[in-house]
Amino acid sequence: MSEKPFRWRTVLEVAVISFVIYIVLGAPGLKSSVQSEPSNEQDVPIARARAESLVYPDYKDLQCAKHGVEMHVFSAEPLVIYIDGFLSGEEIQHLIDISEGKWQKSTVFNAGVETTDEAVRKSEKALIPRDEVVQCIEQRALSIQGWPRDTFIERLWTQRYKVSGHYSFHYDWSTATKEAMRVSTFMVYLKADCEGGGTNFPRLQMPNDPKWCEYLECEHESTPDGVTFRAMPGNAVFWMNFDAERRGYKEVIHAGMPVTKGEKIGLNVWSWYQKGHQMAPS
Ligand SMILES: O=C(O)CCC(=O)C(=O)O
Ligand SMILES: [Fe+2]
Repeated sequence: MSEKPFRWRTVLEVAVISFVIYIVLGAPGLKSSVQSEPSNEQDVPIARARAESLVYPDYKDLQCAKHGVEMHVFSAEPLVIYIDGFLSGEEIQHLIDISEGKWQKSTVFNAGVETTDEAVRKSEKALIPRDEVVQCIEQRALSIQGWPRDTFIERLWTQRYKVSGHYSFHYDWSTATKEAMRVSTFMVYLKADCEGGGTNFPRLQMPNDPKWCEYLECEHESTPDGVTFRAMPGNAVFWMNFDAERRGYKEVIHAGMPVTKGEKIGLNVWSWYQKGHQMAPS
């Protein structure tokens, strides 16, 4: 009886077939060591209107002068920070100038539908073009927050209130999902040639130190509950909208108090978390 000769080809064939099966099964055992970062790998499809509203300053060409601010932590949880000097006088004037001719009635969202309702929000808003000054402001807002992952700036809007203009109590957040949420707000003041027009947070507590009276309305009898930040040109109130479990903070309910005389102009800088989103090249 003759023995079958040892065939190297068969060994090779078995090895190749095994390797193919291994790959088809998703390379078990290999995954954890070579898994890529969870985000920024693929563009996650999102609504077109949302995608168009999200921006990220173009760092390659952007030359922003260094800009110092003075920060005062108002509350650690939720994080609320008062920022003195968020904008320079020239930036303020520029933002007001480029809003000209763009003012339109402010809107609110009612069950997902955009409408106007002056009982809730009476003001005008302007979508401002993203020139270099504006992009440097976007960049400043990201830099203050430490450039968080997958976080973009929503296109900036200025907002103008005339006498009786106001924005009644609301949250800037709506429901968060695992993929998307309005993480934070900078409420920036550009012009405050007015009476009234502060931003009231009825669930925040008046701090003890009278130093805060530089920024807050401290005349207790005449002011509403909580704290009211005075509209002061160039300054901003920054707050986070969600806790670590993605629950919107109830404490950050706020209102733009009625302007009783003159005119107030503000700027909304909202940051939006959009997991895995990539900006279309501009
Ligand atoms: O104008 C203000 O003081 C507040 C405005 C505001 O809350 C908003 O635009 O979301
Ligand atoms: Fe708001």
